[in-house]
Amino acid sequence: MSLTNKTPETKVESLFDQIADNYDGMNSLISLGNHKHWRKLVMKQLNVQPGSFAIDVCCGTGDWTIALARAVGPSGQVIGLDFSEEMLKIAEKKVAAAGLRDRVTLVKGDAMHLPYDDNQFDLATIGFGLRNVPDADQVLHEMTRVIHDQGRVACLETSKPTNPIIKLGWRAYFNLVPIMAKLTVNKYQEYSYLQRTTAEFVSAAKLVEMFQNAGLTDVSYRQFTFGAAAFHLGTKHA
Ligand SMILES: C[S@@+](CC[C@H](N)C(=O)[O-])C[C@H]1O[C@@H](n2cnc3c(N)ncnc32)[C@H](O)[C@@H]1O
Repeated sequence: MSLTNKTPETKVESLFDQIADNYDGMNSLISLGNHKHWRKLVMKQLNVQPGSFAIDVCCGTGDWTIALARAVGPSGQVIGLDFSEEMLKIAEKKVAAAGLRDRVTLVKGDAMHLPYDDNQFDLATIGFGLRNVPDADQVLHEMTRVIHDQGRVACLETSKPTNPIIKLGWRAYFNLVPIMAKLTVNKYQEYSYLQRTTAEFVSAAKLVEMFQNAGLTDVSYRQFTFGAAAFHLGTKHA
């Protein structure tokens, strides 16, 4: 069975347009600064080679796109794709401030239908995006389609702690997220949505199956901060 986010795509797009200005700050607040640490660990594990061609799907304000651009070096290229113009505008500013315009192309597009031919990229990444798309299986198939043989698909996403006590604390904390958003940036509804998609997203074990169903092999994952987030990695063997 396919994992679907029942909120219409146009609603998700306008929601991200509305929160774009506060997104980076809220990310740090909600994850208690942990997302920066997770991103560093992920990049270390990925060991991206200079000269690589990568696509960062659902790139948002560009944190992963920028980290990839640094890793691929001047001989590489990174595409950052997202459907929210406001998120892309912030990404554009951050890419320029980092001096990486020469190796980053930001594209407005739909993760469900990547506008690229088969077998193009060395690496396709998606960070905190998979739980927001209408069909996560389709997006994983699309990411697998556009990487070449031996290419890799990587996903960093919120996950579910398995320890029952940690799970209780995690749920209680996540219930506070919309309230924190109301108090800090006056965006209760938007962060209720993000809290709900986090709670509804699949377990790390189920996401392994979804990677395999998309045609990826050697699928592995590691969890961060007692299972609050998980990093999945798979390889395409054509
Ligand atoms: C939670 S943000 C993650 C942003 C960024 N990857 C990060 O790591 O911070 C999710 C992003 O996915 C984008 N998104 C959601 N559904 C999409 C779709 N179907 N096609 C393209 N982008 C989508 C949203 O616009 C938003 O920028």
